[in-house]
Amino acid sequence: MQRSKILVTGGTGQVGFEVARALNVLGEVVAPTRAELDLNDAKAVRAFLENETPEVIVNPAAYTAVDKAESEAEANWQLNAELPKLLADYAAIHRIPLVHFSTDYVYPGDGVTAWSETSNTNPTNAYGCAKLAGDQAVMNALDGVVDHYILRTSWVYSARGNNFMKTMLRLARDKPALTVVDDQIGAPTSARLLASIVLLILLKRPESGVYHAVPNGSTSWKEFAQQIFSQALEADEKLALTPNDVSGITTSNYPTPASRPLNSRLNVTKLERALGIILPSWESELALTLKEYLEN
Ligand SMILES: NC(=O)C1=CN([C@@H]2O[C@H](COP(=O)(O)OP(=O)(O)OC[C@H]3O[C@@H](n4cnc5c(N)ncnc54)[C@H](OP(=O)(O)O)[C@@H]3O)[C@@H](O)[C@H]2O)C=CC1
Ligand SMILES: Cc1cn([C@H]2C[C@H](O)[C@@H](COP(=O)(O)OP(=O)(O)O[C@H]3O[C@@H](C)C(=O)[C@@H](O)[C@H]3O)O2)c(=O)[nH]c1=O
Ligand SMILES: [Mg+2]
Repeated sequence: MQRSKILVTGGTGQVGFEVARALNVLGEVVAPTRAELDLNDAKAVRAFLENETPEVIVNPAAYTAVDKAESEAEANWQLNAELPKLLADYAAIHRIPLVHFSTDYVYPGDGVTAWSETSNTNPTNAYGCAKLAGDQAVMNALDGVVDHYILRTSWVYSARGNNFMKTMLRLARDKPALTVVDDQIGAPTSARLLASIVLLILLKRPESGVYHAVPNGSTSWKEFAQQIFSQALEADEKLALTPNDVSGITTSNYPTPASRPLNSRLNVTKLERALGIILPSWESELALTLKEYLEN
């Protein structure tokens, strides 16, 4: 395979950082920072594309502040709905593949069975609504035209950026006890796993469409916090609490501007079959990311 020029948006984000470094084996990665390219500026994005002429686009950039998205309607819509449409339109004209990222928050969150890629969507918050519009724009522009992959993931964390793992460790350094929501169920997903998945997809080029991209297993935010603390303590981290000091609360007792789905379980059979792999457990991925974070 020839080396191609790959545009990675949001290269300073959790997923963008890992994707940019993983895709270096496939070609020249171009990953502009916010200072180099404001993704809110559609004209600037079009000019950048015409100038750089990428041969592959990967789009992990997004507006990910779920609560702020309720009031910051314009920025949420621009990044999560308009930008994917603009990139997909470019990909259609130039017949280049596009990998886009989406979220568990496009699903309504009721019931207890895992969502499949064909489940009905029905987002419960502004972030989820805009992300769904982005997914639909990508499908509308690229279905039957060129390879495109919409990776729906959940609860992303990494050694860098803002995420639940780092927040919990920060709180645990001086708080003797914590309360964490225990009625939202999903799969914590490491950014490094997503980077491996993107690499495999670009190499294997399975059928285009929506794929769930999360590790195996599921948990609550409370149990995720407890697992973070038990693994950190095992690695000799000094914490002011133990996993037993984390108590569960319901979502209704943790009021936030955006409503969040209770059931975020995503079935991963489609991705595993398409790539011929068995995805790792969320606990084993946490161990790898935690090690990287604690060593730095
Ligand atoms: N985080 C999560 O828990 C989940 C994320 N996802 C999806 O996965 C994908 C990756 O998420 P994640 O890596 O966590 O996101 P981050 O919030 O870590 O990164 C977002 C990236 O987008 C960039 N960006 C945002 N607005 C602009 C702008 N106006 N101009 C230029 N750059 C901009 C940010 O730049 P800067 O660093 O300058 O802010 C950053 O590089 C997204 O599509 C998200 O919707 C899905 C499920 C869960
Ligand atoms: C900090 C904290 C959070 N929580 C709860 C709030 C929330 O329900 C849950 C997770 O908090 P966060 O702020 O990380 O949640 P949030 O930023 O909404 O996470 C979501 O981000 C977007 C981008 C996605 O696409 C989703 O998959 C999901 O990862 O934990 C507690 O119960 N106690 C705490 O001390
Ligand atoms: Mg968040």
